Amino acid sequence: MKPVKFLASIPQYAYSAEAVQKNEGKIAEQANLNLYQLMESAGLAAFQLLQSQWPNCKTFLIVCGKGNNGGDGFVLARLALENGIQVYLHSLAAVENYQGDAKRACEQYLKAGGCLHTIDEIDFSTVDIIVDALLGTGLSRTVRDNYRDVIELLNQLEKPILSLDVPSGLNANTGQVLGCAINAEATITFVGVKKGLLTGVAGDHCGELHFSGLGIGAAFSQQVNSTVTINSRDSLTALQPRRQSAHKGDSGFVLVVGGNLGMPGAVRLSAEASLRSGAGLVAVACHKHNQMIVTATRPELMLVSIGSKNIDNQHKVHKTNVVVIGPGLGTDTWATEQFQRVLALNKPMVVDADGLNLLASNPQYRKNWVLTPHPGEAARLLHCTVAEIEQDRFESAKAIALKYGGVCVLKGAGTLISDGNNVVINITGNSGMAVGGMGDVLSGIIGALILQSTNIFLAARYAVYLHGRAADIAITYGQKGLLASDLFPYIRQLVNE
Ligand SMILES: NC(=O)C1=CN([C@@H]2O[C@H](COP(=O)(O)OP(=O)(O)OC[C@H]3O[C@@H](n4cnc5c(N)ncnc54)[C@H](O)[C@@H]3O)[C@@H](O)[C@H]2O)[C@H](O)CC1
Ligand SMILES: [K+]
Repeated sequence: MKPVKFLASIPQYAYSAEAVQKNEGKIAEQANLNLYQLMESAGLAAFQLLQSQWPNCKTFLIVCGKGNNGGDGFVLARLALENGIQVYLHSLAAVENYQGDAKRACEQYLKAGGCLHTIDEIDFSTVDIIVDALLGTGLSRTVRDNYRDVIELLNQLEKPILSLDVPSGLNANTGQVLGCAINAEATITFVGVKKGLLTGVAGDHCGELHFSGLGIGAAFSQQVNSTVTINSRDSLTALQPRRQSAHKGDSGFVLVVGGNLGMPGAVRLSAEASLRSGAGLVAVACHKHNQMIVTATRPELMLVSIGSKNIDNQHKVHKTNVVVIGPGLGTDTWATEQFQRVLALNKPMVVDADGLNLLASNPQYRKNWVLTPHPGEAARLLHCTVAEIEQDRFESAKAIALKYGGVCVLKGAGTLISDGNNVVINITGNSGMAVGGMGDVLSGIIGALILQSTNIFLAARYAVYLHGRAADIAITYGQKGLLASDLFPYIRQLVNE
């Protein structure tokens, strides 16, 4: 699943389709614009994008649905005709069935000399680019029949597709595919970025995401509240700097608990990630058979045993500021014992991997923890299926935070960070991260950033941003073969920015 990549600047908020549809008219009116003028601006913005990104395309195939998304398509078609472009226009509605703004756009296109084409009249070999103006925010049910046939036809033509507002067939609120959806090379969305375009499988359908406010974007984002924020470097407050006079204890102490028998690697990765992210001291509590492996490969790590009677050991555990539990923890008796002991410490925590599986079978509610499930672990936490989690990732992330407290980081393309009310969408990262150890590294980064942030929600947001950004820098030579530990040098670079 490709995460979505913006080409231009990243807007601060994302919106539901309803919020855009409900408010765009009112905001337009304040600017002395009506909805038809917005539609004209949408068609123009899309045409200008085509001219800038695909300047050599001389034959467009524009496919229009029966609503205002189709109306955007008719405006674009007219502008293309007026600029000497060869236009095929296939409409899924008869001209007489168009209404309102879409009807007007259709009439303007026909008046400019345009005509409608049946599928058989189109010479696909001459088509340079396809414009998907079938369905936008009005999608309300599974795509069937002629819409499905056309979407499947367009997808198999092996031609670049530009989707207007939303790749047709994609639910603009959840990013889920309703039956089938266009696989676009790029999508240009209007007025407000729809939140469903930024998470889950949406990235596979949107391609590169462009945004045009149609001249009312700034007013829209100022006046229309959203509880969905798009994570970006400038939307993050700075991490607390390390004081010049600091000594190792000042920069915070992270304890990473995991590394059960036969699983030394995960806890090792998590612990080093904490060091690389600015923790002053990091200790590991792992199975005794793994202690040598962990410290031999990273001597800067300390070893502790939770529950040991040794005074020095107890002192170290007591001094811990944040605990990360889960990497390579397992779910056997030893693991359960470590989990119970960590809960008893009552410190800010990051619960990952098997820590989440133990939590799912022994639910607790805390305010001072960050849970970091992937969709499978999220399904166990909510006792549902993965499909149900992915059905609406926003609601799933909120539900976990509401049920267990604290912050939920729901991983996947377009990782979501929620405190039960607000949701932050992360858009850094790439599919090269779908390899073992990446989650362990993230858990360690979060642990270290909790030490450097004013609250755990900010720490989680920043850590997810930084983790993905480090991976984006690390794939200079391509996504294949990316290792979790490849991120370390870039984590260090970014955490000092
Ligand atoms: N003038 C404006 O309001 C502007 C709107 N913009 C564009 O308009 C669309 C939203 O238009 P709307 O008419 O509400 O719906 P759609 O065109 O997205 O859908 C058309 C129509 O299709 C029917 N429908 C729903 N689901 C299905 C389905 N699965 N299969 C077949 N048909 C379906 C339903 O009746 C819909 O009404 C927005 O996305 C923008 O592209 C402009 O951008 C700004 C001005
Ligand atoms: K569309």
